[in-house]
Amino acid sequence: MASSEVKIVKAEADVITELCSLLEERSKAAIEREDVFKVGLSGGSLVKFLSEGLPNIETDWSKWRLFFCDERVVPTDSADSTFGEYKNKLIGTVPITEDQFIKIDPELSAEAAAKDYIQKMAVWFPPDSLPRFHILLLGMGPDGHTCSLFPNHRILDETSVWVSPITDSPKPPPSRITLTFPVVNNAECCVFAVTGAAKADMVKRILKDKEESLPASRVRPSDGKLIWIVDKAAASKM
Ligand SMILES: O=C1O[C@H](COP(=O)(O)O)[C@@H](O)[C@H](O)[C@H]1O
Repeated sequence: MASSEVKIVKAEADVITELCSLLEERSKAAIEREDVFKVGLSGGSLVKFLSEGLPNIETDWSKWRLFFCDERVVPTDSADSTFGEYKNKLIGTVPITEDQFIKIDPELSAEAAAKDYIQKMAVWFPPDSLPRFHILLLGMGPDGHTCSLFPNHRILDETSVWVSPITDSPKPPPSRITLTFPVVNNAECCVFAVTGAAKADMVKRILKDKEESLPASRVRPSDGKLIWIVDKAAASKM
């Protein structure tokens, strides 16, 4: 792994500020270099963090392309749809349009949606190599899952595909697609944004006790940067 950093800040608002200033910095660098900024989004608390923080940054929004680290295979108008949440909460607060999101087809089965998403991703990355995102924005559940990579699930060891279906997610809804570890760990930067006392045990197990088998511990970019931004409540058992 190239380098890693843990930032412990006071409160959720500071996590949002840190996360969004990192996005400002990384988007400028990527756009200058490649004229595009390829971001992987997560759902859950990340939707709130980004919807609150991104309106405060300066960037060339037209160059952003927004992919999904994972997505629930449900209709877009369902409260469980991660894209649906970004559509309701982010579009309109910053000048990005729906066609800048690379979305799953929720009409398909999880298996077909994963295959279809691989094809949609492939358009944006050079051929014959693993996709290399500029940044992946990651959340972590209290059980240590990230993306839709859950503890002890067989897809943790999936290396043959960029995107895997999962139809037995222990967290509802059961039907999802997720990036697999080879793609996650090929990113230029992976950043976790984690808040709240409910995650304190897991933050300790990963960052202090250095338990290696948990999904979030297995995020180790091979040639990139790993950043954890954690508020005091989540870091309270460190
Ligand atoms: O189900 C999911 O959970 C994780 C963690 O969510 P959080 O609300 O605890 O931050 C999220 O990162 C993932 O994208 C989502 O599908």
